[in-house]
Amino acid sequence: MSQILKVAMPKGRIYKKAAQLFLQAGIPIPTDVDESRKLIVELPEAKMEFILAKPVDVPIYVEHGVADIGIVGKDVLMEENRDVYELLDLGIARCRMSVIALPDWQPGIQQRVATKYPNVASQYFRERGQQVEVIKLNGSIELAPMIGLADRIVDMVETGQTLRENGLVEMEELFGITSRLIANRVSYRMKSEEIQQLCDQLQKVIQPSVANEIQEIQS
Ligand SMILES: Nc1ncnc2c1ncn2[C@@H]1O[C@H](COP(=O)(O)OP(=O)(O)OP(=O)(O)O)[C@@H](O)[C@H]1O
Ligand SMILES: O=P(O)(O)OC[C@H]1O[C@H](OP(=O)(O)OP(=O)(O)O)[C@H](O)[C@@H]1O
Repeated sequence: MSQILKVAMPKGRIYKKAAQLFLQAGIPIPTDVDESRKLIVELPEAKMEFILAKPVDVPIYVEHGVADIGIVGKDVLMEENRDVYELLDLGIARCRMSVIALPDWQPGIQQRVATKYPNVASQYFRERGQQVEVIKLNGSIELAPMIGLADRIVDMVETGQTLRENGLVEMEELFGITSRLIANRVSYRMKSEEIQQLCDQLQKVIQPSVANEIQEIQS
């Protein structure tokens, strides 16, 4: 008999796109959870339970095994470096992580970089031998160079609208971002049938342009 799969779903901008993918895969998850305050959605007929979490917390629930699988942006995975398996590139919520500055930015001696991603940013500048002070912010990162808090920022770019409207320029792309399906290491073995079945269902509806199966899982 198949077991219940617990899925950590990110609230916010990924939710609707992810729910759409599940729907296309034949899993009748509601798409309008934003309108409710319910945090756990049970789907007994699909043998699934959805935990609605803050996006940055999804890998924490999965690492601790209170969720078997989860959906999370590659940006969060890179920053948090949690002990989870990355199973599929879902190809949704596509954007990129970039270094951004005012157009007249010049390399100086004491450089400050503001970001929501201090680990990603520190590693990037360390690898390039650039000494910078990293300042962690939690949102509206583009404000930092505009008001003199930082010289540059490391942040996400999707359409480029935020940069254009605030007179900033993208200097270098660090990596591309899409949402990923992740799994708890123990669940991956104990619920292998259920997880494999879900992966198969999702793979059928993922845009074919996405190089999907991630081949990093070691036995
Ligand atoms: N502009 C964007 N375009 C596409 N995807 C984005 C964009 N910004 C973020 N994302 C992706 O969506 C994920 C969740 O972003 P979202 O803004 O919903 O959560 P958040 O940053 O934790 O916000 P909040 O703190 O308001 O909950 C990010 O981790 C990233 O993978
Ligand atoms: O290229 P664009 O399409 O303009 O998208 C990029 C913006 O989207 C994200 O911000 P978010 O909407 O999450 O708001 P935040 O400032 O609260 O992080 C990101 O941090 C950029 O500011």
